Amino acid sequence: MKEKLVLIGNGMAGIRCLEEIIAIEPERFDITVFGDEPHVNYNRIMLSKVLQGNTQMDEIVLNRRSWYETNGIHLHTGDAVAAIDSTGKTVTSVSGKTVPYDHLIIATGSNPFILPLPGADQQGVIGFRNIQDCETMMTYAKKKKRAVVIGGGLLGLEAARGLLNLNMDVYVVHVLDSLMEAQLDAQASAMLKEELEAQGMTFLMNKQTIQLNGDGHVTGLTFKDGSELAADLVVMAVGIRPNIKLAQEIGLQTNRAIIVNDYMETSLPDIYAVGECAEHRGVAYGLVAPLYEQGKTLAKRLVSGSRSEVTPYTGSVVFTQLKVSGVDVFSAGDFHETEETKSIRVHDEFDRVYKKVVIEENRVRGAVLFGDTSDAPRLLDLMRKRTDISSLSKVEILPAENSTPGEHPVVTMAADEIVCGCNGVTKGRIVQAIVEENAVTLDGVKETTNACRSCGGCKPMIEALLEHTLGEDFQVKTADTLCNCTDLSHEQVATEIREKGLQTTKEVMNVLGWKNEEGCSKCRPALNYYLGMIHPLEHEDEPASRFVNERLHANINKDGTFSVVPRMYGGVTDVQQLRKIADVAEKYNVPLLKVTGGQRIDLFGVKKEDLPHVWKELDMPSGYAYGKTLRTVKTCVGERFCRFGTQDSVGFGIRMEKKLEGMSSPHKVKLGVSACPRNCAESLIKDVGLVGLEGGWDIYVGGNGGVDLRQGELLGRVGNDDEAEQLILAFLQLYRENARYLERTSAWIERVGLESVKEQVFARQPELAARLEITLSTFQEPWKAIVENDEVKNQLFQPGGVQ
Ligand SMILES: Cc1cc2nc3c(=O)[nH]c(=O)nc-3n(C[C@H](O)[C@H](O)[C@H](O)COP(=O)(O)OP(=O)(O)OC[C@H]3O[C@@H](n4cnc5c(N)ncnc54)[C@H](O)[C@@H]3O)c2cc1C
Ligand SMILES: NC(=O)c1ccc[n+]([C@@H]2O[C@H](COP(=O)([O-])OP(=O)(O)OC[C@H]3O[C@@H](n4cnc5c(N)ncnc54)[C@H](O)[C@@H]3O)[C@@H](O)[C@H]2O)c1
Ligand code: SF4
Ligand code: FES
Repeated sequence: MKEKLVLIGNGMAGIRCLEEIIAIEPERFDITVFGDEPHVNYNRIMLSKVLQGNTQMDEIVLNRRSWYETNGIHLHTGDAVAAIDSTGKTVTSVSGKTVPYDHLIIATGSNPFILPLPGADQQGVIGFRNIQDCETMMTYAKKKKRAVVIGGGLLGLEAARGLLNLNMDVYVVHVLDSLMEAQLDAQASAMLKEELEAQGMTFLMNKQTIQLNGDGHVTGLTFKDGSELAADLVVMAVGIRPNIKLAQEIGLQTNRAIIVNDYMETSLPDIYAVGECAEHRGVAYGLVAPLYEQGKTLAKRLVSGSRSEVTPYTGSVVFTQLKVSGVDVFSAGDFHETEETKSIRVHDEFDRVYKKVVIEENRVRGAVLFGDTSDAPRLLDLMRKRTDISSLSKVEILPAENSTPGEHPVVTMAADEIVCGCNGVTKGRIVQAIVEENAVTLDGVKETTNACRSCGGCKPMIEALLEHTLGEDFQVKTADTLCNCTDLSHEQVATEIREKGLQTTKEVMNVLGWKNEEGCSKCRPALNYYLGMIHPLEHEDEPASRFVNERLHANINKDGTFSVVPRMYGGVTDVQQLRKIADVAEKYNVPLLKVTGGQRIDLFGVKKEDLPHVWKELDMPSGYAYGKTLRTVKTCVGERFCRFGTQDSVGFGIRMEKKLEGMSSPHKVKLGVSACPRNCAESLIKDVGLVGLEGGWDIYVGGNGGVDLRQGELLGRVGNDDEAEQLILAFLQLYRENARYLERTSAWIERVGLESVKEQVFARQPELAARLEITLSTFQEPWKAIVENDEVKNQLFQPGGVQ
């Protein structure tokens, strides 16, 4: 009979340890896992990214239920272990299950530390540790305005960035005068603060909270200096406390956490601890890299049955990277300077780059990098190997050695250098997986080597290695998978739809073997788009596969009301339209009428049930301000009234808007038409931007004025409006056929390069334009159809109706 192994804690460290055990000897143990949370094992680290809106909740699952089943693991989720009987060798759960063990692993992680202040037990005061906390913040952001994060450490700043992305006003209260003081020196910390202030955070430094005000729900904070701050939500990110209650109850030796030796053995036989709840040589780690190293040692210890064959775990060099987009921060080891240390510093005030390497007895002891973290893997390698650097010239230590311009520094790294710090995966292992084990996509590398399965910070390096190793094959092969329901990439799915003549999302999922037969929020809209793009005449749009804004043909506002943006071709209106808008706004008590950046009038705050009436009475076409389609064509005044104008920008803008109206596309598309290089219509930050010249137009593509600001690049120069239209149609069709769903023109061109786009647009102009004409011929104004259809009206627009 198999020995019984019980794991308490279905989290990152415990499950990684099981993965290591299974990799060595899959059949060795009869395994049972208890998890307090109702979920399978997920990537806790990525909750920051989920909150920031860069990742979906269903993308952060690390082990699906099928993994537990395949490996014969008895999984009990949502059922915490309440007691351990170390004499009888059993554990008993809250729901009353008693399970015997031969070996017991405690991997209960930590709890967020909630400051024991008066008022801290009110609603609206939370930590940030699990899916539930993340969802709570997202819910608050929909109805509340001001968030206060207490704690300017890694977690607090990542939470603050997420709350900003959710459109809250964010205040960070920090007890010291320097952010992330455990990871950064004063200079880097000041630069970080400046950068985050520029992103929109407000900092209250040197502030000690003494009370949380409110009457059951938090309303604000009072500080020791007597000042106060209002708050709708308070997130405490002031550190963690290892979860050691069970261990203490059975008398295990504990300090801050459960004391373990170099084999992760606790003070009682057959009981082991791993992860944040374990304390090794006086250190309880709070980052995954050391926890995974511990998991590896424990796996070997358990499988081998004794210590003799196991290399002991002796501790880890820790490093951190802040996961806030637009800020590159890295810190490793001990960066404090003493009489025994000397430092190398680089501070480039122009590019806002700061680097400091602290050296002791010819060995790198710690490093802080801000603004450029490309040296991080090399510095970490020097630290991990304790390399004697006396033979290196000091200037060589900071800039990446031997790298040629345009080439990623990972290319020149040695094979034994670590690329993925979280998972301890070397460059050599990744290259081996790519070359010998057919791991030719990012997901493939993840699955084969574990690299990039945690914070994702090594993703650019792995992509660079894929590109370097695969050469010309890279483009096709490294395309990311569409979503977790399939192993196929966007490109592969589109090809299969074409080649197999697939017609509906259900059919695609069946024929291409979707893992989740219902699909997910990522693949359903993508498939609906690809099907419509490939079969423009045959495909019946599937509203259920669309995002709510697109289903309701209106933008949902923060407070649950909607905004209505009628189309005004080229930004031109007239007295009749203005009068109608004014009447409707008055009749339906529209609280805010606003001229948009795209030169339209937006009626904000319309109730869902009023939408059909508002649209009927406006009797204007939808401006599609919610859709993955043509949004606006912004025009300048042009030659008719402006003395600099060389072209009829208004006329051509209106012509293009009427032509492209309703065009489905991978993402929103905006045009700008300026009649001279003064560019009053901001043509260079549009997906397609025209700039008038004497006798023609310059056409720019791939501009973006949003978060990822990008200037458009010149696609070509044309002599008249007809030529301009043809070139634009060809460009947009190439984009529609080749970009991945939800990829803006800017990101697409950045990925494939302007030269390849130009080459294809000019070589295939007539056929591309003709295909787009077919798609455009199918357009139907959506609101007309809705207003005339009582069934749709009732189904979608009743108060609280189906969304
Ligand atoms: C938002 C966020 C971002 C982070 N970012 C990073 C990062 O970028 N890099 C990095 O290295 N680290 C990061 N971390 C830290 C990292 O997630 C943790 O170090 C890691 O998850 C710890 O793993 P663990 O298994 O020890 O604990 P956990 O992953 O917390 O797992 C412990 C599990 O045990 C369960 N449990 C507790 N008691 C019981 C019981 N009695 N019975 C059953 N189950 C129980 C808990 O519910 C939990 O699910 C981040 C953490 C957070 C919250
Ligand atoms: N990118 C990453 O690596 C990452 C991201 C998030 C979380 N984590 C991990 O999660 C854990 C929790 O993170 P954390 O940031 O909460 O812990 P932390 O201990 O790293 O930081 C807590 C911060 O709160 C401050 N603080 C303490 N008391 C305060 C008070 N009363 N008022 C205001 N500020 C106060 C501290 O000075 C410190 O800067 C850590 O182990 C961390 O390493 C890591
Ligand atoms: S872009 Fe040139 S033509 Fe158009 S309004 Fe501005 S100055 Fe006048
Ligand atoms: S460095 Fe964190 S996942 Fe690779």
